[in-house]
Amino acid sequence: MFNNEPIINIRGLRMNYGEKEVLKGINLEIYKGQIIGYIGPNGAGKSTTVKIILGIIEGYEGEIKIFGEDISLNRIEYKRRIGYVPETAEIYDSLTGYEYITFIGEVYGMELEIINEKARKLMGLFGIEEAYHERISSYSKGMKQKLLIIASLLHNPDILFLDEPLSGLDANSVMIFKEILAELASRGKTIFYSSHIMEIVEKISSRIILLNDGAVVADGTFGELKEKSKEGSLEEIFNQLTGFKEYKEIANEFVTTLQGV
Ligand SMILES: Nc1ncnc2c1ncn2[C@@H]1O[C@H](COP(=O)(O)OP(=O)(O)OP(=O)(O)O)[C@@H](O)[C@H]1O
Repeated sequence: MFNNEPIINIRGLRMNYGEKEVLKGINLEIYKGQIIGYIGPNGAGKSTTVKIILGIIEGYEGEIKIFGEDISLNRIEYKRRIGYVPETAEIYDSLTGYEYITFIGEVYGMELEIINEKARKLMGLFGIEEAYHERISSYSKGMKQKLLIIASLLHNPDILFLDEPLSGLDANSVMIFKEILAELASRGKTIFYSSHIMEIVEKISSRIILLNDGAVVADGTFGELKEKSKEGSLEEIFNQLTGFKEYKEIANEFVTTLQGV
């Protein structure tokens, strides 16, 4: 339905930190309306990829086009059409929800009145409206997460990057948020979803990209991955493709070490 030009096109992406090669030549074409489950072991290079796309990290090799334009040429405009939910936002603790939201909204060039109206309504829908003028330091973990989600979506971005977005959300809020993602995708928004919770990635993603040690080792729908690997769940596929089989031995040795045997 939406599949014509890729909305994100990554060619030969490489990134080194000193001697260490963190991304080893990534090629990806991502299309409008896709919900990408971007998964991989700790240290695989997921955050590095996302931060390069967002323009937070520089010094990469290769080409990245977003909305058809090379991001190294078009530094600011494309960012207005992107939303980002970072993994943590402790730095904003001293602001109130209102101050944080209006700050972000204004960065995206929105009018104060519209920011306020939308933010109040969205906070109401998430059940945290009464905390709008409270300091973020007084928010619970889930309330902070809801505020981050609202701030990332307020300017109605075309691409949304989410890093473990459900952390701290209660079961009811998770259901609402999953539905919001499906609704956004059906309206042509593209979602890049990084998480370690395989059950959820399996359910919400229209396409799963598995990164291992800086390279893409699987890319397809959950059905396609399942077919190829002959495994039942995404967790099992993940374990198989990232070469991890010793979990029982490691757990056993861990507990044995605790007991000083
Ligand atoms: N600023 C940095 N300086 C040096 N090395 C870094 C830096 N940032 C990340 N790395 C290294 O790059 C590799 C990839 O890290 P990255 O944060 O992209 O992994 P990730 O897949 O997001 O992991 P996680 O699932 O744990 O969040 C890791 O080996 C990490 O140590």
